[in-house]
Amino acid sequence: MEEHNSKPIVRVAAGIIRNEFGQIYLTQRLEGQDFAQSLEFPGGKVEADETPEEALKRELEEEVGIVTLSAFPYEHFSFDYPNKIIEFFFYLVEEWAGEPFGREGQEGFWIEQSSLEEGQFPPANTDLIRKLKSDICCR
Ligand SMILES: Nc1nc2c([nH]c(=O)n2[C@H]2C[C@H](O)[C@@H](COP(=O)(O)OP(=O)(O)OP(=O)(O)O)O2)c(=O)[nH]1
Ligand SMILES: [Mg+2]
Repeated sequence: MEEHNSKPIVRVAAGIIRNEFGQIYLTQRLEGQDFAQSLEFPGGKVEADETPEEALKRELEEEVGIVTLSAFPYEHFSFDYPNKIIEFFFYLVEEWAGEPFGREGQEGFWIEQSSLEEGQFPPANTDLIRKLKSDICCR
């Protein structure tokens, strides 16, 4: 694993799954995970042998049971948490097969893009949520 000032650097790929009504599918992190109860964009760690896009597709199938049909890079940034640095790859996913659900027992919700609240997400998501709220997407 890559390190920076002795902190591990973790790569995470996650999907902004958006339907034709401008709603985004979010899940709630489970008890026992870091940031338990926070909302999150479904996704997870990029394995050593994967590209971020491959990880996205694998994670969306594992966590919310959908097959990703298109994914566009939306934001790429690093966030410095006390115990690790996370390099995030967020993708906009507007075409998929199946109906997303909390396949690992987590709650899932469709939330209007304009009603997202930064405070419900882990700290790394703040700027991303602001950008999404200010983006005109759906009429
Ligand atoms: N999926 C996701 N993770 C986020 C977001 N914001 C944020 O800070 N994170 C953090 C939480 C975790 O520390 C890390 C994601 O790792 P994860 O726990 O989902 O990893 P994973 O699905 O591969 O799970 P595991 O196999 O390690 O249990 O990124 C987000 O919007 N989506
Ligand atoms: Mg995950």
